Amino acid sequence: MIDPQCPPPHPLHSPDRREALAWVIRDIHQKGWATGTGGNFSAVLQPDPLSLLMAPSGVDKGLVQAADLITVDDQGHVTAGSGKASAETLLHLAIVRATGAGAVLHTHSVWNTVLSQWAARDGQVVLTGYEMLKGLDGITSHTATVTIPLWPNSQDMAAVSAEIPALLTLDPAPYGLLLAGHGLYTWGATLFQARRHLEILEFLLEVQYRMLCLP
Ligand SMILES: CSCCC(=O)C(=O)COP(=O)(O)O
Ligand SMILES: [Zn+2]
Repeated sequence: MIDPQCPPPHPLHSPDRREALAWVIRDIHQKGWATGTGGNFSAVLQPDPLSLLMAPSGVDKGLVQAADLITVDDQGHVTAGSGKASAETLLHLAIVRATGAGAVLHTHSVWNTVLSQWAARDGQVVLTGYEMLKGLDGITSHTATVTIPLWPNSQDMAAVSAEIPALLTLDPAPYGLLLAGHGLYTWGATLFQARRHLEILEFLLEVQYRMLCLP
């Protein structure tokens, strides 16, 4: 029975990492950023040897429950749970290794897809002048300039995961990475932080797109 004086914590704050990650995945799907099985999401289970908790490949991200999550090792092989590991697991591992992130979130929103294709010629998206930038860890002014590097999409994720660490270790360190015509990767020290970065970047990418449409 639930004690009304002491309700259970929201899943995002649950000590059970499976419950927290599954809720985040469903919430992202509900926002329309991971439709049609798009997107993949991970949280670090242990740093050394590295292992990740992830949704299995090809599932409807709006239906993912805690028990559906798989664990993968530092080579991207499934070590527990049923289902296949995402081909993009290698990118998650590369991002965690390069940034020290505790969680990595990858979305296919309309806005990030359009802008990633549009900005492919520049190799980056530059965000500045927005108060919402302050939602990114360490940013204290709307005058900050945040650059999201962009990399060509590929079906060879082993090659991409070998190439992107050079972009992730730039100074200042980026908060996200776009794959052209594909989607956004973002991350954070914790799942809570990664989700905050995702919400801020998705908001800013939509704003940037709408600004481009103004006469
Ligand atoms: C229609 S989604 C195409 C694959 C993809 O880019 C993605 O993010 C989802 O792949 P997964 O295998 O992790 O479900
Ligand atoms: Zn994807």
